[in-house]
Amino acid sequence: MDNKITVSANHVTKKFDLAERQSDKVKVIFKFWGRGIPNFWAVKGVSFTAHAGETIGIIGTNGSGKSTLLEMVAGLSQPTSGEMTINGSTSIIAIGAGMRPQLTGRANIKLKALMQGMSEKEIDRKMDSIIEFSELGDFIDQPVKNYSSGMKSKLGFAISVYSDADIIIIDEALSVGDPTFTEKSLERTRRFKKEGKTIFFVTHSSAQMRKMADRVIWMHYGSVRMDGPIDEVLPKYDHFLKRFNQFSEPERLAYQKHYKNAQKDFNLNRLRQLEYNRHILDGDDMNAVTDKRAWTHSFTEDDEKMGIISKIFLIVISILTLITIDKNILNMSWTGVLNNPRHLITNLTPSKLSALEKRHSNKSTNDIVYNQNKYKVPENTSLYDVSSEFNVPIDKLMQVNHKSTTVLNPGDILIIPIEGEK
Ligand SMILES: Nc1ncnc2c1ncn2[C@@H]1O[C@H](COP(=O)(O)OP(=O)(O)OP(=O)(O)O)[C@@H](O)[C@H]1O
Repeated sequence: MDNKITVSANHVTKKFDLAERQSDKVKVIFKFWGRGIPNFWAVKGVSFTAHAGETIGIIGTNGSGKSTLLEMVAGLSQPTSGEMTINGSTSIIAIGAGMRPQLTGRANIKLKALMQGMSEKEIDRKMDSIIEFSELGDFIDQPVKNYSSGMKSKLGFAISVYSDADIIIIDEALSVGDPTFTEKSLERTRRFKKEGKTIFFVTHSSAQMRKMADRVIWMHYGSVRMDGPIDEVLPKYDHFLKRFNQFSEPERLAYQKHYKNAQKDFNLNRLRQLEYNRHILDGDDMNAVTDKRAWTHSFTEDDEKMGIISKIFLIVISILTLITIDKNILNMSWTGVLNNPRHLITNLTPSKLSALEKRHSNKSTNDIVYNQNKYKVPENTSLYDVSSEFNVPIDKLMQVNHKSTTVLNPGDILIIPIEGEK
């Protein structure tokens, strides 16, 4: 192992928004309205460094954040806060990662190799060796959607073997193959290590972990519980698993609930305080932190680092885009938009859009003859809601009710034109 640092993670976090409804997802984009939507911190301030020639095993129970962390190492997703510095090219092997199910194995090899920066010529030169390594034979010309998970893993591994990346991430890809292929892949991985590549290795098999890793990071509900030599960490983890597996079902559920709730309640101020206390306990002089701005920045969400001017600019552009869509696609009037801005978002829910689209594509308003029905407007209902509910075009509703806006008052009586005989 040489001393070159290939990956450096500094207080890295990853937050997921648990928005369920489409309108909530849009709100999340605009922080001001999205505040009530629950968050889940899958990674809660992870720091480590990895060196060239090092094989690091990542262990932890299901949902502890291993894949989320490694996706950030691979550059497939960005941290919410903190810094992930990658020194070199990366290749991730996870079952089906980055593969297009509709394409054949051969086309996927080409696609992934191109994405990893190989030239067409290089791919043509390596294609036969990759196929041979994958052991997929004639299946290489079948769509990947027809592959078993073991076959997908073989294909992913074969592509990575020839990609020559500096940092290789193997996320449970060797748990599903047959033993001979697994042994061949482990052997190849050991060779990568000798060549000075950094390898991150996730497996639930302690035997594989012992064979491969020199160091282990134990992830526990989003945090690093231990990081050290395999002989120190693995026995502690095995002990934990033994205890955990002896829990009764209610005990296990209560344990998981406790930690999952902590992941929901987590926030960056708390992380900053924890890190501050840890430094003080370590005897560090925090007054000596010269770059206080950088320290604060590492506990600030990336999108909050954006200046206020940029934020206002982004919001104005987004609102103008929504207004343009509403005016042009949904034929809302300016007064309609200004009187009820809520519709900027709620009108764009898929059900409303598809109802409108269907109506636009099927018939022109003038082809239909209507009977009339009366309808008492409940609370929080707009003309758009009535339009969707009764499947009557907005402009027809406006026309028969002599309305110039989409805003309705609760208790109003509306005339609903119901499609009738011609
Ligand atoms: N897009 C997402 N939205 C919301 N929550 C997510 C999302 N992706 C992952 N999570 C949650 O983050 C947590 C960590 O997931 P992750 O897949 O990283 O765990 P893991 O340790 O790799 O688990 P496993 O061993 O089962 O593969 C889980 O609780 C998961 O439900």
